[in-house]
Amino acid sequence: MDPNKPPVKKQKLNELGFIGQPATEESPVPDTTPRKRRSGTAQVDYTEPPTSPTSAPVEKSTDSSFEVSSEPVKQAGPRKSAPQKKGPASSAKKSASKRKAVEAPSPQNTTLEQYFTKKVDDVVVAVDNKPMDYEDFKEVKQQKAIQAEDQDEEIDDTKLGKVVKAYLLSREYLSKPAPVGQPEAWAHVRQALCDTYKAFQALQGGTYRTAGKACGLLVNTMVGDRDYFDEDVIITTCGGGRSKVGDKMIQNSDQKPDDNFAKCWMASMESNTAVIVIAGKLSLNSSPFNFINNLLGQCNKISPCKLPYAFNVLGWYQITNVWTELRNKFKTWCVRLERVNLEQQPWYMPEGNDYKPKPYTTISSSQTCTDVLGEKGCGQTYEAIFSIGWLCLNPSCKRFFKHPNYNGDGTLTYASDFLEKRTPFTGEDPGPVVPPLPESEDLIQSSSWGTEKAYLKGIVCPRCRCCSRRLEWAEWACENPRCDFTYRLNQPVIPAALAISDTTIGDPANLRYHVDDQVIKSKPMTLGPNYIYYAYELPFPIDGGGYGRVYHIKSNGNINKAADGPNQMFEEMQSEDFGLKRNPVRNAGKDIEVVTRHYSANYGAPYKFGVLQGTSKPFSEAPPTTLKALKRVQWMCEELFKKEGNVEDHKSSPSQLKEFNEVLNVGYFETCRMGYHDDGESTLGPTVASLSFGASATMSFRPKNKSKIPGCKSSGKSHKGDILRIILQHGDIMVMDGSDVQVHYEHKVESHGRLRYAMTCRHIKIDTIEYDPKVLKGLPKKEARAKANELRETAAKAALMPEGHERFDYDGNEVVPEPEEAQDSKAYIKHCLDKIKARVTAGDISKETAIALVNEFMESL
Ligand SMILES: O=C(O)CCC(=O)C(=O)O
Repeated sequence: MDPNKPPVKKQKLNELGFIGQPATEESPVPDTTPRKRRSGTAQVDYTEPPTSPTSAPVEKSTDSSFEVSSEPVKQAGPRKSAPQKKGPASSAKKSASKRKAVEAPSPQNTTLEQYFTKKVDDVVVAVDNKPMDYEDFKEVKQQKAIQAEDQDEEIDDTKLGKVVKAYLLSREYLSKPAPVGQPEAWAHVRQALCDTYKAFQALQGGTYRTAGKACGLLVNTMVGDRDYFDEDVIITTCGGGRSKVGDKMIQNSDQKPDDNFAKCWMASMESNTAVIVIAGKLSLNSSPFNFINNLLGQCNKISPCKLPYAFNVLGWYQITNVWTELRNKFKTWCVRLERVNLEQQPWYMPEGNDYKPKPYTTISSSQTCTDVLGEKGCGQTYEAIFSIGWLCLNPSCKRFFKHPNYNGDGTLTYASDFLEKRTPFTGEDPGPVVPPLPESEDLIQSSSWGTEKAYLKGIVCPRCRCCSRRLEWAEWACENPRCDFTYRLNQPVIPAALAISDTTIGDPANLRYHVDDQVIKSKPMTLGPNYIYYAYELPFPIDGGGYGRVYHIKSNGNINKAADGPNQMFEEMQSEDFGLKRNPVRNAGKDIEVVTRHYSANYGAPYKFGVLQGTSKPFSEAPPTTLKALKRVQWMCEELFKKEGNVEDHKSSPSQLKEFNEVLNVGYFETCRMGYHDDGESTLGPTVASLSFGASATMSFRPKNKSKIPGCKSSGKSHKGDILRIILQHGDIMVMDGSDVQVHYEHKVESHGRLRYAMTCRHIKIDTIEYDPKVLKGLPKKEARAKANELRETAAKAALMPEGHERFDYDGNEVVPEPEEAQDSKAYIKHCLDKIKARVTAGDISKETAIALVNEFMESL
């Protein structure tokens, strides 16, 4: 826990008291305390709360297009302001990569070519590290480009040549005027945008559609030749039918009349549904190749002004037209959008222009397709949308897109009437462009815990307007590297009994207890005075062999209730600061970065050193529950292996159960999960064991595709089905024993309630830990070896138990009166059966499914 930070006061709630509990003096106070500003970033004063309307000009740097702008943005209209609390800075820390600036190489003693090549290499490294300063890079690029132009050099297709070409191509974009204002919301990372905007949750593609309607549009860097974008109107394609050809997205197949994208746009138009529109520009955070390719692409050159960020929210638009035209000779669905609020000047109005709302117009240019020169017309009526004159837009009509002055080649422009028409918006008010921050009061009013799916959403930072994901368990932290805003809700401590009974059985299709015929399940066996367990022996390939087991050690009310037991630990850990975080799972540090759907924090010896570099903490900094869990799991596995022997022994290996020296704490909000993975890193011992808290979860095991497990065929294209699914309940321990389990199987965990934790213990073979090769790149061998030794020494120290750890020792001897336990289990069984019954009554599942569920549930007890 951060000693500088007072623990966030949490209200202890009893089961009934929680519901509708009124706010007390201690209750909801969001922490809007700015984090300490770091040196080396632009000195912008974030302490002034935003006050004036959105479009007011803000001071800009000379070339904002290449910078991560940090100006505080003025707000659109009055917003419900969250109560402010002055206090010490939050414990939330930005990742080291956020603080890294790019060191410029000196041009002295190098040729321009060498200097520039080095610069490109730096870009490659720097882009991965989220660079902040591109001034030098721009300068050199410019010099090189001028040189290339002056000497009429042929620009080759090397990396250097590409960058130069990119620069030349992007000059058109760079010469655009700056916008008069700043977006009300923006993002560096696409996932942050998707997490924040319900109406735009598409991690890929330009159109987001749900429930048969288009809800959001990203006008990205790859724009079509006939796309249009001014301060009120956007025209683009509906999506689909395009592929990347060279640097451009080109329509290269006919879209069908009943194209799904077009249907969604049509449905939104017919229902007057407003859509959120975002404009993307090339991103400095993208991979080096994307960076260059984006430059080589069109840099959103149709935008009326330079766009300040990778993703810029433009606001709400209505759909006025959906039609088919010929693009690149292919039938292409297109859409015209118009800003909903035409009264307000848009922030992306080019600087120096006066915004005057255009008058609403009625269309008089429509014509009906009639027979012409013996060619049969379709009788449909369409607006005249091209300057060339009226064209039939019915793709199945013989006269489709035919005009005496147009042969399908050459440019075709939209008619000025079509571009300038303005339409009153008659749909439902889509609400503010910036979704309001959730507030602690809302938690009380809705009896929420703050761990519901809704709280996994991102927020728009009220200081700098950066869309920020809920990356940290305890709070939101602005993802703008130059902003220190954090926001925390006053969440209640949820008693274990409530979290357990909150458990939902889940989707019967994939969350059921299941044991394949090839898995050998033991009868229930006892462990210590209080536990029972089951052993599941997994099948392995006949030729390669292998041996491994999964043990499920079941807790019960007696164990859970005992002093220092799972109930107490569960409640304690809600107030402990574990530093749980969602870490990148794909494209770390890039604008297409995606983070895990669960939160984790590592203690003891560092695990997954390459991935979670620098994020692991020593046991001396671990919260008490982590150490309690470690002792409990260690005791459990020792007892288990006394009875069973561990599987490496079965293979007559001399290895014994190794002391666990690492704990991965994992937190699950509602709908959180850990996808299929193995724990098969070479630095790991053969036994992995986890302790569960709170809501129940299904843990599923499936053979890896490459593994020839007898009786297991690939289901579908790429994956085999689950061979074993166990339901982990509060206090249960799961043990995977044998390295072959990790070689041939992968596992996943899906939580079924609003709040769950797991603590997974492993043995890290410290003498095998290596640095990520990237870190040691370029170092002389001796230095690299010294660094690796240093790393292992640090790891060994991190794995040392802190002084006084003995107080957390566990011996499995809890004593609690019998009748209570019986009552507890009865209540739990009744609760689960009631849930199944409720699902039948609600028509969610059939009676047959319910019977199957009940049988499986009873078997899982
Ligand atoms: O959440 C759990 O129960 C286990 C998590 C897990 O699979 C892991 O840490 O590898």
